[in-house]
Amino acid sequence: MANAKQLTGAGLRGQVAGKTALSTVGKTGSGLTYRGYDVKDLAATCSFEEVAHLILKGELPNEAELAAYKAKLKSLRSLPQALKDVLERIPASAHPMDVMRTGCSMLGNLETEADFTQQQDASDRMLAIFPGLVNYWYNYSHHGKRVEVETDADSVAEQFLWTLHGKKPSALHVEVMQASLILYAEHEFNASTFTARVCASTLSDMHSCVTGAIGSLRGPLHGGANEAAMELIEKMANPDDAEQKLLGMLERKEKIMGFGHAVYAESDPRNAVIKQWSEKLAKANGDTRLYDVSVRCEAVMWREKKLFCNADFFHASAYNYMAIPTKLFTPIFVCSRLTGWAAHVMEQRADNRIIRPSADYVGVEPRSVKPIAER
Ligand SMILES: CC(=O)SCCNC(=O)CCNC(=O)[C@H](O)C(C)(C)COP(=O)(O)OP(=O)(O)OC[C@H]1O[C@@H](n2cnc3c(N)ncnc32)[C@H](O)[C@@H]1OP(=O)(O)O
Ligand SMILES: O=C([O-])CC(=O)C(=O)O
Repeated sequence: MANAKQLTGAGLRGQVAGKTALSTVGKTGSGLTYRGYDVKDLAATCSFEEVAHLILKGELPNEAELAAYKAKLKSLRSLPQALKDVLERIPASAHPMDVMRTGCSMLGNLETEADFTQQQDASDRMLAIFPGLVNYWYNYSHHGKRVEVETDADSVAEQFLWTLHGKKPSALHVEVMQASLILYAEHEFNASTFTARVCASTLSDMHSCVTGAIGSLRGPLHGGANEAAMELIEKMANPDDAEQKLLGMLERKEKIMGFGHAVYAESDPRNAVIKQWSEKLAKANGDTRLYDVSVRCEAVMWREKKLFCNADFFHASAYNYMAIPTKLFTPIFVCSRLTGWAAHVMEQRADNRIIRPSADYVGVEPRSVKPIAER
């Protein structure tokens, strides 16, 4: 049954706020599609670059197009010295999402999108530079190391892990990252994408749209949930402990991050994919605690509340198994969702009207201003 919030349309839930040809979310018979392709098929078959090409340029590339696109992205990885200088001044205590927000904004100062003919190049540059950007800051601020960002990595997925750990990652880890980046790439009018579109509707520049979107993604109700889920599961010693802790949280009416969704009613199609990868990593690591704990959380939440894991929940254990520090989880989401944001900005620009809804006024009735001495 619909609850009060749903009935009053709070949070614009269920309201159509525009058109898109980029994806469908929760449409009957198809969980999540990007330009007509099921995300599960894309995650099983493609590399992230193929999916980025699909989202940003409209079609999956052929071999020659993919090679050219990957070569272009590889050539765009260097960090301008002025950007490195800024990154080196951000303290280790900063949250990497704030670093990404600042880094994106600084890039917009250095390589301003002069007009909309540059929108594809601006997007490609961000796609290429973001993994190195956040990991340059991370390694410098935490380990005093200026990491080399112009690596031989063959993909965005490999580039992220390589610039984080300073060495070529394993084939399994690259495969998981490819799938993860594909799952996170696009999701219709979610909060961060809508932020980007509102910004685009004023005819603002690409970097401003993406900077705003990063700020929206940061919150724990959206992209930040993967980090919050990790903070939860790492406290759970084993499945029984997990069950006990969860029941206590539900009793206290606490929110369990990584569960529930604003659109999907019964399951998030991305969960099954990342859950499988998490299990594979657990077995490869010879330590299944986080996976086992997560599986019990999933069962308890469904049994008690009919709430299901969203894309974020099993990402927590999967990323942890790849030795990714928890606070870098949401920045990976940025490295991927950039494709969706940029494509939505382009779509908004192609058929634009400024987004400016109305509000129901619930404040005081009109009144007169008293001179300050009489207040
Ligand atoms: C990639 C992504 O961004 S996916 C989303 C990531 N975010 C999270 O995982 C945060 C946890 N989840 C949530 O906060 C919510 O489920 C959201 C933000 C995703 C969706 O919010 P809404 O659409 O407003 O939720 P919805 O209206 O379906 O909630 C219905 C009820 O279930 C409860 N509920 C929803 N999710 C949860 C949860 N994770 N834990 C506990 N209770 C929950 C709500 O409190 C609400 O209860 P109420 O009617 O007593 O107020
Ligand atoms: O669609 C949403 O509200 C949140 C989400 O799952 C996403 O952005 O991937």
